[in-house]
Amino acid sequence: MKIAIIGTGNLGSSIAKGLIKNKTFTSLYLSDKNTTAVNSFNSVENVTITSDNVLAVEQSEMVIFALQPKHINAVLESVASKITTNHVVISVAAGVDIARIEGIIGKDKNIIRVMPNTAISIGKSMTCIAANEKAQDKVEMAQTIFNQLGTTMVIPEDLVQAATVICASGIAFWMRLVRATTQGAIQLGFEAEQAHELATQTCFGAASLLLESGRHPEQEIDRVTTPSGCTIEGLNAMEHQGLSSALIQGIVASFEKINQIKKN
Ligand SMILES: NC(=O)C1=CN([C@@H]2O[C@H](COP(=O)(O)OP(=O)(O)OC[C@H]3O[C@@H](n4cnc5c(N)ncnc54)[C@H](O)[C@@H]3O)[C@@H](O)[C@H]2O)C=CC1
Ligand SMILES: O=C(O)[C@@H]1CCC=N1
Repeated sequence: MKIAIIGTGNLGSSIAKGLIKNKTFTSLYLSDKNTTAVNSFNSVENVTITSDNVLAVEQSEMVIFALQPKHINAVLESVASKITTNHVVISVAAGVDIARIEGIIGKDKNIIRVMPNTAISIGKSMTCIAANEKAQDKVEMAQTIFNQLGTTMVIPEDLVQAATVICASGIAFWMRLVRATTQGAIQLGFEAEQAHELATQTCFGAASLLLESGRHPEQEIDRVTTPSGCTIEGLNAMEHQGLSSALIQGIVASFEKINQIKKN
């Protein structure tokens, strides 16, 4: 598949890294007005770095728009005449719905909203996918590509905003939890590097337990909490401080913000 990415900042360059790692393309055009983040891919076979968005569209079958919501309209307008009914247009822009994209390039185009996260650079993204009517038969193709870069879930478009918060912003939420655990470990006497490794590996172990056992988190918690032990003491102290409540409120605040972005 001939792929182009327009906008190679944090997310676009992460997608590029994942595609290159998996050799998931026959040709890859990386287009940005500032190509700094991807210049190092210049020597990779079949990869072209450019600032010419039109060329990138013309040379590809699938075009991934990884632009900020405030830039996507202008860029789509500038390449709209080059987008054919054979192209698969993918947008990862948070808060930008399919109707807005159809309004610029036309309802007769294949448009897929994809919401990955930055773990796509290491093939571990949780990626949600929703397509317009025209692109229903292209969803499997999108899934095939993004399954090589992690795990995918096809969802109705009205859940994409929620998926953005849980999966895309979610990376930052989990990082903050790991960071806080590290700070706790340092306070208990570990060197910073050791504390970081302990927190990260334990987080990895917890996620792996859930994925591999299929059990509910509370079942795993029950297996750790010795009666009158230190785990339940810690858990209850965290809950008295509102741990679960803080997380849920943060998720809802993030969701409200993304719905504001959608209106702008
Ligand atoms: N960073 C993340 O973890 C995630 C971001 N998103 C969404 O992905 C989109 C991109 O986010 P980031 O990569 O974080 O932003 P970013 O600001 O790092 O990257 C955007 C890129 O677009 C480029 N750009 C701007 N105008 C352009 C033009 N006319 N032609 C070509 N390139 C142009 C910029 O130079 C920049 O490199 C946003 O809509 C964001 O909501 C979605 C999921 C996760
Ligand atoms: O913070 C943001 O608005 C974007 C969308 C999800 C991740 N980054």
